Amino acid sequence: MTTRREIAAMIDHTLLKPEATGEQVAALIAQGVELGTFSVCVSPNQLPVEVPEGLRVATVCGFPSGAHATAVKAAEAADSVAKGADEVDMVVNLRQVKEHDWDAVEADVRAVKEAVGAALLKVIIESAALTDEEIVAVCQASERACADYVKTSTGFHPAGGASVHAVRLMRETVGERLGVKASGGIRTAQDALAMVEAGASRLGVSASVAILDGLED
Ligand SMILES: O=C[C@H](O)COP(=O)(O)O
Repeated sequence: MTTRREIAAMIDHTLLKPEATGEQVAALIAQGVELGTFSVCVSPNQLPVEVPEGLRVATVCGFPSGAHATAVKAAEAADSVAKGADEVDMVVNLRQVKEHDWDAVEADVRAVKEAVGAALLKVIIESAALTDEEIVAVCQASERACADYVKTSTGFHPAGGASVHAVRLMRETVGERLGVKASGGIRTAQDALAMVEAGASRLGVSASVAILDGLED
């Protein structure tokens, strides 16, 4: 039985709408504290943010397309860490993934890993746009590049967000060596529990209130 508190402690409470204001981010932080989420996840243009002790700050990089030059991603990630980000969620280069250029995928991730230093790096693979073989190979390339997590989705891709199938496959691929973050389209307690059951160790959600309202301690 997974409790409300346990799910809350797995949540990156997320606001990545480009039009989000500083006031909305401040409200997100207050809500994250109240709900007991692991972190808040905001766009790089919101950094730095003031958070109370215990609430971590996550941001995104090369978001949402991943189609940025590696040097641009690395510079963006380093800037975010300098502005207080504890965790960086980068989008993989989907051209390289679709061309099955796994050495290039690895190099892109490795450059950002080096840029974030001691901060934690999650690699968004946009699983809904990939075949199973591509999901496995991009997870393996991310592991070779020393990423800390693989993550399903940006939540902005027309192909869709997280699925139980993708999360299970990602967990099977990385074992317990890396974390698995499910994100994109997780709206209810049932959705969240299904992702955890499939192997997710972190949840990226904007619907944290609705999800946690559906759970009991
Ligand atoms: O990384 C997190 C996603 O952008 C959140 O997506 P969501 O709004 O579908 O929960």
